[in-house]
Amino acid sequence: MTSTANNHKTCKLALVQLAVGADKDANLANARTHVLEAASKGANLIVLPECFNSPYGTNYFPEYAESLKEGPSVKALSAMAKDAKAYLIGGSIPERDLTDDKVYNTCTVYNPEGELIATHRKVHLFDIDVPGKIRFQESETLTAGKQLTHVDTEFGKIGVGICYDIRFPEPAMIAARKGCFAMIYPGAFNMTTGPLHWELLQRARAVDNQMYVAACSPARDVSASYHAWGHSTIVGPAGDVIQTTDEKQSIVYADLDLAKMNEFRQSIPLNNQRRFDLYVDVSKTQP
Ligand SMILES: NC(=O)CC(=O)C(=O)O
Repeated sequence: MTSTANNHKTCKLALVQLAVGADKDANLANARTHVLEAASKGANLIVLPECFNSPYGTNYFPEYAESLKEGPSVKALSAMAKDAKAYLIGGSIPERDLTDDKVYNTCTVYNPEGELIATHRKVHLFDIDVPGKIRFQESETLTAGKQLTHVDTEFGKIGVGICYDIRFPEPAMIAARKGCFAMIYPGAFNMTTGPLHWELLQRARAVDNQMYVAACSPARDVSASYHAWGHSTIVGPAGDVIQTTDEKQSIVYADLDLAKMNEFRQSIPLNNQRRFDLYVDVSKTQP
């Protein structure tokens, strides 16, 4: 973390675009190596991809699902955050809730002491059917989460969504109105929707809300049943792509500067110009 002249904190964000395979222990070990590498480069907010500990597929979710209380992934992620001394948005994992035996696509978030500070269950399930291209029905094995997630950090508040959640403008809009400076989405778009919408949606959420938006994908594995698009990307409050990458395993870095964000918000002052007399203030919606 650095402090600028006018005392705003800048945080260094790292998106860890991991190669993910079938071996959960190997995936956790690979995540640890890369989280520590990002921390060694000064990152203090580190993000992992959607389904970073298992292959992405409806048949895999129940097979790999684990309890947040008893499974190995939360323990491993907590240790990574603590050893990295960084906030960790732990991608997502298939979670089995032992109270109702349902499976969720869940992101867990840790502070630099390794404490679990938030949990987000994907609220919009990825159910699509693009004829001749891709059919994917998360609802065959997953249950949707029931709440939006905003996390307090020493840099400010951050909104968290998972992948398909980015297609819905409301969660990002609510997060921005509730004071979040960034929306972070672990995600795994594919070879059909990736080139069409991955960057466009991030830029749309960013420019509408004048906030930072970042999405962290797994690396592409052409031997897997689902081919992730990759291209983990960080977008600025003006809707500009700050950093991105290709489809291979890599880490994407950018400084998120709240002073710059606020300057931009002042120069195009949408927040003072809203016409709540003509439309509903969605920030009144409960998260
Ligand atoms: N995988 C997802 O949840 C979403 C996706 O790939 C898309 O919206 O496209």
